[in-house]
Amino acid sequence: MQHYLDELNTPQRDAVVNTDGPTLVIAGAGSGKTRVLTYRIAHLLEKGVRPQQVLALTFTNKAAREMQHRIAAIVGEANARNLWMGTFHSIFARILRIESEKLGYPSSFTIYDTADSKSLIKSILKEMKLSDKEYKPGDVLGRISSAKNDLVTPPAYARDVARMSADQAAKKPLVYEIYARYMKHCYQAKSMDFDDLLLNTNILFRDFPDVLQRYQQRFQYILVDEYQDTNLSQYRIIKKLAEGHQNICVVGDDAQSIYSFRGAKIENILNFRNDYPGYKIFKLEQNYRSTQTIVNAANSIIAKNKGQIQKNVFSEKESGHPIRVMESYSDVEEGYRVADDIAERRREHHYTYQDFAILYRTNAQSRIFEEALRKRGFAYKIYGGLSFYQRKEIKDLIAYFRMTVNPNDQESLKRVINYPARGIGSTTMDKLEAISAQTGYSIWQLINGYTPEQLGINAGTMKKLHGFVQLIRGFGMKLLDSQAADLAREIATASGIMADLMADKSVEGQSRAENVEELMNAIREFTTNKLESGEPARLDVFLEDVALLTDQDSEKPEDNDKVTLMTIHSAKGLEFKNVYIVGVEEGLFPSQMTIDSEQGVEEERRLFYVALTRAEEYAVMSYAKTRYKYGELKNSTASRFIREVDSQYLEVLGNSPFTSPASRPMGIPVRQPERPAVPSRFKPKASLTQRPATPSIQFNYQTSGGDYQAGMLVEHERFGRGVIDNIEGSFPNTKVTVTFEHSGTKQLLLKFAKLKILR
Ligand SMILES: Nc1ncnc2c1ncn2[C@@H]1O[C@H](COP(=O)(O)OP(=O)(O)OP(=O)(O)O)[C@@H](O)[C@H]1O
Ligand SMILES: [Mg+2]
Repeated sequence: MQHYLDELNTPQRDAVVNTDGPTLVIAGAGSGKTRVLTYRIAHLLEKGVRPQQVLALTFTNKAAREMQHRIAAIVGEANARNLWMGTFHSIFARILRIESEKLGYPSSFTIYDTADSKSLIKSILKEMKLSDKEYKPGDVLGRISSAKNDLVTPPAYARDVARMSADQAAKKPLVYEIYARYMKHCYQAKSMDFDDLLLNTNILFRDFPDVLQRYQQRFQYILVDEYQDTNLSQYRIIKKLAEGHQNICVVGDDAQSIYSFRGAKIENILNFRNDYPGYKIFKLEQNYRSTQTIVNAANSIIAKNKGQIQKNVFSEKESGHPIRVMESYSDVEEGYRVADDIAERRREHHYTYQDFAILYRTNAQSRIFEEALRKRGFAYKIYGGLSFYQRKEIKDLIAYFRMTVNPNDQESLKRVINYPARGIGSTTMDKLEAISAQTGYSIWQLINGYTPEQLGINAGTMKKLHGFVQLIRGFGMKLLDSQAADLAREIATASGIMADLMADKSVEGQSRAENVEELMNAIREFTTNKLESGEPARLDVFLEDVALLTDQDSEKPEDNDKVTLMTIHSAKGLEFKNVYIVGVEEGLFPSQMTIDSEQGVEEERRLFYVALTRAEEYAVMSYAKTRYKYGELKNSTASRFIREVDSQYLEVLGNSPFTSPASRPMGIPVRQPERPAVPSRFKPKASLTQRPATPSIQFNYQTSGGDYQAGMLVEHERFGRGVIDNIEGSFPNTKVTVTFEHSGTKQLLLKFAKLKILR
């Protein structure tokens, strides 16, 4: 086997082997920053650092999983397993669950998602008799979130002149009061929102120096990917943890800083040198991802930004296909043309679906592409937007799960106390909510600890409330001893949700029931996975995974060979052979809201740079001349960003049947398409080469371990084919280590793994 250090170029290797002291790796897209981070961790482990001592923070859970696979392939599964690796939110949620009591929380606290937060803000508005027209919940939540990410607590908010006058100017002088109540309600409900996970970690480390010290000592090495997009809250946590040993390595690219609207501070990366005067810096210049054309084109546009660190980026790959500029008559046509182009590239270059990504500025743009891909029968997956876990029926069932874990979770209680209907009306709930707000007790505590007279509720209603309490208690008692899949199924049935969905025979009703079945499948899958790897398979562990999903995390592991549809923001760090950047129009990209400020446009330009640098071989910039916006058909024009790319790298297609060459943007010569133009919607459906189906053979599963031997080729239901590296332990606890072709090395419990012996 090739030594892992040989898979790096010289500057990359330097950045990997110099493991101690503050380290900054700053480099352009595709130059191997993430690879350096990954190999550096592997190198630390090879040098004898224990995995528990390494803290690695990534932008998504998926990125963490991929790193883990790679590291496991180098140092072995067992060694890689106990790394503290994940997103800021998931790592610090884990620490908060351990330390929660210090902050007055139980370790079973709920993590609120955006919908929960908005619903809580709505009840606070009601409580304060404010209108949600004036105080739009989304907007208020944005202000609260930004305060939290800047580490501004409610009392500090009231003293913060800039914030208060901004609220005043926006005619929202009471935001600080809503914020204070919001915090109080979350505390009562034993819940934290996403921003609280970071804010509370800061509070924990500030108020409990002994706790901080413990983690400072535990994490001897700290590594952060995508450092340019950290906010103040994240920055402070890292700074505190690294204070003693200063073994901190951050990698990033200031040209890819795209989250300022969420409080990210580009200064964090720029100030690294001041924070850690003894730092070492490594610059990586060779891009291994993209063709020369793509790298040069991306360089030519990002050079238009004034504020940036000078960097060289070059590629030694082939010069490659020019970047296509695709003009469509309408947004609908744009959808079909992109789908056609995908079909053509699949046919001519034998790409598979997963080699394609369609990237857009806003989630709303996805619908048109979905439709076009669906009509062609192309497999696709969408990230973000209204995801599976935001559907009503799924949220309802999850609310039961959440109450099972934490019955004080008020947003969940309000959601399902009368669903399915139990005769608990809104008058009762309003009453209980008001008392809860006054007394500081959660509704759950009120029902449990007070008489109907004290609450002003009649005996009949109280009985119904108690019925609900009994139901949830019954689930709660089973939590610790049941597997997630079994308990979830029981909850779906005993709560009455299943029956309610089955009773609805409409198409929508059917599809809701199917979604719930799909959730059950996901939980079954989770349970099997956990059992196989010998980890707890409880429902609360499943909930934690769901609560921490980011927009970029695929929800279903079997989502492999599909065209990816996502916003450019979520595409950060990823790569695809073919990339379509769509809706590249003035007012959409750059977005209308940013056009008036130079800073705003510079951030959009960085976003464009991120989009273009996702492509390995082929990139398309597409725009439509008309588009529906807010229900009205509007004319649109090509984005300035198309003009800003050095035209020598472009190929402008003139095959829209509806547009004349005279309307071509920026006078770039029009190349003729390779095939005669036919309006896409009139084309016959392409005959796609189907891959031959693998013949299905029946195998006997062996579980005793006796029939397996190291070196055997085996097949696993989900991980695919692999070779057995090692077998240890005796029946029934036999463990096998298998290196899979596409899923990395895994250690599995033989009795659950159901490995087919192929050879
Ligand atoms: N020395 C190398 N040899 C071969 N391939 C490499 C090398 N370094 C990086 N790569 C490959 O180049 C691609 C880009 O690397 P990576 O994702 O680590 O870059 P990055 O700097 O993190 O990019 P981004 O800025 O987009 O996050 C990956 O496919 C990676 O495997
Ligand atoms: Mg990266």
